[in-house]
Amino acid sequence: MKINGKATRSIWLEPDGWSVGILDQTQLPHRVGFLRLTTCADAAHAISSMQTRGAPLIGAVAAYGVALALRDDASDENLERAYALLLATRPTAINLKWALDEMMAAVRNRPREERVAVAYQRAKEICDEDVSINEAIGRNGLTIIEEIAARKKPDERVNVLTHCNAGWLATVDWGTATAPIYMAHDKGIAIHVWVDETRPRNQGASLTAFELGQHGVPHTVIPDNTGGHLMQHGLVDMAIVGTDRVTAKGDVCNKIGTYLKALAAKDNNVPFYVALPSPTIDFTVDDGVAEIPIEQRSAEEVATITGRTKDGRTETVTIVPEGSGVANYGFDVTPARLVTGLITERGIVAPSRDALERAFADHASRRRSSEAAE
Ligand SMILES: CSC[C@@H](O)[C@@H](O)C(=O)COP(=O)(O)O
Repeated sequence: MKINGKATRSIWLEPDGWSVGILDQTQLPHRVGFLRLTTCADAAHAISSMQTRGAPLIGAVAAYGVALALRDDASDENLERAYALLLATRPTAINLKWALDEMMAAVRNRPREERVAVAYQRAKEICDEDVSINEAIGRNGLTIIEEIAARKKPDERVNVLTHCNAGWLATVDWGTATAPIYMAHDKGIAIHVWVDETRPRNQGASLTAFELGQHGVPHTVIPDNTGGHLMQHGLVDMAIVGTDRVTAKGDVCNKIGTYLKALAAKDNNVPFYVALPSPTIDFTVDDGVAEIPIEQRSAEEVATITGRTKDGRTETVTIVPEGSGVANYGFDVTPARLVTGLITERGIVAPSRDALERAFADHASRRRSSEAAE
């Protein structure tokens, strides 16, 4: 998608042909900053510090992290070390493990002298596949928006609520939840997005609002606790969120607060859709609430807030009394029963074991047999 009118992906190979460029998302929306990753440790740090983030994108960065590690040392020992270092960066999004397993499968049985080239090739494919998957998600999700638009009066717009950032900044391009929105907007459908600010890190307010604004999509940032009120007043036609992991029976893990929006949507008969690429499905996990590891991040993210001062400086201030306890759960799980449909690259899939198995039988058997081999 575009930044200041220039087509940009969230990750790229630098002109030197080996180092990896990413946007420094901790500087958005006030500054468009770039980072050059030259080692596996750089990639791991970028993921754990959330300079780069979003389930598909951390998988892509980790894939290049393996390539960078092998460039330094293509031994089995270093490959294992890189895998372990990158896997430990963040626990919840399964795309990270998926991408690392893909890299392992690609290079493990290759001679050392071939490993670097093979790793760069597979990392590039993972990025390109992400883009084409998201385009397909966009096309499939667009049909839902078109159906809603067809029921609207000529002066009415389609109101979509989203949480966190499942936009192009969270993927290589297009985004998952945002792909149908961008396509609807590009087609001339009057669409407006309610953007949950998404405390504590404000991915909605700082990233989703930024990218929608850059693409000219009308949007309004709302405090996280506003969605229920909007739904009660008929101001939300549908919700679309992304996800970090979908279980075999269709439970959806996503940014903390997603569950509350799904509950409010159910109570108000607002369709609640989840957009995801197939690498986000974890067929080895069944009950999302019981089984998905939920990342807990630092208290500081909750106790402070960072923003731009009137004179253009970035400043972080404390908003919690000294001595108060703080909890920072990064994600929650929305049970399948609250989800209207899963927007995937293979169509709209019901959030159920049968439907997921039918749509992704190839993935299901592959994931289970690789898990059994471990
Ligand atoms: C297409 S991105 C899907 C999810 O990764 C996204 O909704 C989300 O929760 C991101 O969380 P983050 O903690 O910013 O990495």
